[in-house]
Amino acid sequence: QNTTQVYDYAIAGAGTAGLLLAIVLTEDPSINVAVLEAGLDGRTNPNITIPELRGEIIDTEYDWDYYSTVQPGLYENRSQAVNRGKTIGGTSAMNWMIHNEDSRVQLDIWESLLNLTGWNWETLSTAFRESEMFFAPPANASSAEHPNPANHGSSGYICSTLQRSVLSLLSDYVTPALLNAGYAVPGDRNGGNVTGAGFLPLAICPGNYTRSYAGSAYTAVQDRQNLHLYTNAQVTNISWASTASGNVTARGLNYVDTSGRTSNNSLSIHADEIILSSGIAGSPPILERSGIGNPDILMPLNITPVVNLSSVGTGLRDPLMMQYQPLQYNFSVEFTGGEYAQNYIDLRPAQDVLSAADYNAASTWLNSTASIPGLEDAQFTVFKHLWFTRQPLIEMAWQYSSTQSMPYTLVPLSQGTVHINSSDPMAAPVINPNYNSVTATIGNETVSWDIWLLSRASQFYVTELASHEPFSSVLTKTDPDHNLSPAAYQQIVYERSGTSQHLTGGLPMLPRSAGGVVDAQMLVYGTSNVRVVDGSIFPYQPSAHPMGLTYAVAVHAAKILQQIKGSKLTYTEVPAISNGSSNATASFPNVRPTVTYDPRGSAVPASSSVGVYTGGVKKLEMSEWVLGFVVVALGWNVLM
Ligand SMILES: Cc1cc2nc3c(=O)[nH]c(=O)nc-3n(C[C@H](O)[C@H](O)[C@H](O)COP(=O)(O)OP(=O)(O)OC[C@H]3O[C@@H](n4cnc5c(N)ncnc54)[C@H](O)[C@@H]3O)c2cc1C
Repeated sequence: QNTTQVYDYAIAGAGTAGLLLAIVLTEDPSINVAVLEAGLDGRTNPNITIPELRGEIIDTEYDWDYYSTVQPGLYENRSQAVNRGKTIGGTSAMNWMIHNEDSRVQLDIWESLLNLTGWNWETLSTAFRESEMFFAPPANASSAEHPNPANHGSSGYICSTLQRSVLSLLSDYVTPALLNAGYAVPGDRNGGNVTGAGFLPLAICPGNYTRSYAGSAYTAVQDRQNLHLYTNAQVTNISWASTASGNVTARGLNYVDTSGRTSNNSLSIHADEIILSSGIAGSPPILERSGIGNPDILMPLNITPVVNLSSVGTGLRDPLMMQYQPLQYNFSVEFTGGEYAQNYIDLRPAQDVLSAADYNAASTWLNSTASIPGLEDAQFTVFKHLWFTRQPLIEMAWQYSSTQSMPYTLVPLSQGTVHINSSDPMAAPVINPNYNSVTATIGNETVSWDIWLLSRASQFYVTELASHEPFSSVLTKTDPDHNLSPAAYQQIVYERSGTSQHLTGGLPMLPRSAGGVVDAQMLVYGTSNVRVVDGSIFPYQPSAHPMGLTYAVAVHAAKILQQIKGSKLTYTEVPAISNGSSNATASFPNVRPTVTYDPRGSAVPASSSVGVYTGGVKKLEMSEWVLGFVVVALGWNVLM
C-alpha cells in the first residue's frame, strides 16, 4: 500500500462494473486508480475460467454466500440464496450471459421518463458495444443464429460469441413451433428490438473457449502502472474530509485487510473521487456505515448521520422465476460440442403471453391504480409504459440440457430493501427483495401480482407450445399440467418459484424527489465526490439479464467521469485480448472439456484434471433430475 498517494479515483469493489470502469479510466495514463476488492484473485481457478463449470464457485470462498431474509411472499416463507461473486470480476465470475437484450424503448425511458440526461438507448447501446468484442459464429452454425455484426462491438474488453454447438431441439422443434403459433422469431436482437426467441451471445473467448469477464479484461491490462488493484481489501466506510453543511466531501476509503497479512484494521487510501462498485449487497451498506442513509436506521447503530437520505437501500428487486421446468420432452440430446448450456432466450410482452381476458383485466387494474406502496411512482409509470408499449415482461429461458425451460417475470412490481443492522462493519447486510408483496385486483379477484403474472403467462405460453407442431410431437409432459385450472396451476408455480439471481437496485439513479440516491452523474445526493457505479443504481429492473447493461453502465460512467475530469476522451486503446478482432468469425478449438452434469444443472469436472480436454459429455438420467429437484428445492441456486 502506498499510504501517501492520493489517487484520482478509489473504487470499492473490483466486480463487473467497478473493474471495467477502472480499466477504461486508466486508458489515460495520467489517471491513477486504486480498486479495493474484498475477495480473492480467482482468475486461474478453472471453476471460473471454464464456462461449463459456472456455478461451481457458489458456496466457496469466492461467494459472499448471502441469504435473503425469510420471505413471507414465497412458498413456506423460503429465504433465498442470493449469491454474489467475491473475487476479481465479482459476480461476472459466476455467470455467462453477456447479451444486451435491452430494447430501445426501455433504455430511452431512463432519459425521457426519468430525466436522467444522457442515459438512453443510443448512449447505453453504444457503451455496450464498446465493452464487447464479438465473434460471429462459424459458417456451419445453425440457421437459427443470425447475429448482425453491425449491432455488436468489435474491440471491447469482453469477448462474446454464440456457443459452438446448438441443441437441435431448439432450432428444429421450438423455433418452428413458435412460428406456427404465430410468434416472431427474429435474428439478432442487439439492434433495439429484442422481442422474440433466438440465440444470444455468451461471454466466452472462442480462441481458448474460456470465460470472458471483468477479471479476464483486467489480466490484459494488469501491468498498467496507474491501476492498483488490492485484493482481500474489504471497504468498511468512507472517510470524510469535510462534513460541514452543504455537500459533504470524502477523503478516501477505510478498509480491512482480510488476508491476515496485517493486524492493522485501520487501513485507508485517499482519492479525489470515491466510487462505490460493491454491488447490490455491498454498496448500500458502505453508504450507511459512512453516515449516508435513513437516520432511523443509522442512529440505533451509533452511526452519526452525515447526509439524511432515506432512499439509501430502497428499490431492491429480484425477478421471480419458476425454478422447475414446466415442459418435459422426449428428445435425445445430441451435443455436437462440449457445452450443455443453451442461450435460447424468448422475450415476450404481456400481450403475447396472456389471454385477451387476462391482459384486459390486468390493464384495467394498471390504468386504475395510481401508486403502489414500496414502489416509487416514477417506477410504476415506467412499468405501465413497458406494459402498454409491448416491451418484454416475460422470459422463457431454454437452458442447460434438454430438460430446462424456465419462465420468469422480467420486471417485478414487488420491491424491497437492503440495509445494515449491525455496527460490525464486517456483518452481512439484511437483504429483503420482498417477493410477491404487491397485490392487484384482476377482475373480481385480489391476487399477488408477480406470481399471478408469472403463472398466467407460463400457462398460456406452455399451452401454445404444447399444441403446436413440431414441438408437440416431442413433448411428453407439461408439469404443472397446462390443462389445470388457472388457480391450481398458480399454486404449483407458487410452490416452485423464487430468485432469478438478477437482483438490482438499492441505490437508484433517480431524481432525489423521486426516491433517488444518485443523480445522472452517478453522484450521491448531498456529497461532492462520492459516486456509485454498479447494478444497484439501475433506476428500475431492466427487462433483460442485467450483466450486459452493467458493463454498459460502467463504460458510460467512465465517459461521464472523463468529461467531468477533462481527461483524455478515448475508447480506443483496447489491448489485444483474444485471437481476433472486429467481426471476426469464431474459430473454436477442436477440444472439449470433459464434464458431467449434476442435478442442479451445474457441471462438474469428470476428472481432477480439468485442464485436460478429452471430449465427451454425459447426460443425466431423469431419475437424477428428480433427485436434483428435491435437492434444489431445499436450497435453490439457480444459475442464470
Ligand atoms: C449465480 C448468478 C448467475 C447470474 N447469471 C447471469 C447471466 O447469465 N446473465 C446476466 O446478464 N446476469 C447474470 N447474473 C447477474 C449479474 O451477474 C449481476 O447483475 C452483475 O454481475 C452485478 O454486477 P455489479 O458490478 O453490480 O456487482 P458485482 O459484480 O457483484 O461486483 C461487486 C464487487 O464488489 C466486491 N465487494 C462487495 N463488498 C465489498 C466491500 N465492502 N469492499 C470491497 N469490495 C467489495 C465484491 O466482492 C464484488 O467483486 C447472475 C448473477 C448470479 C448471482
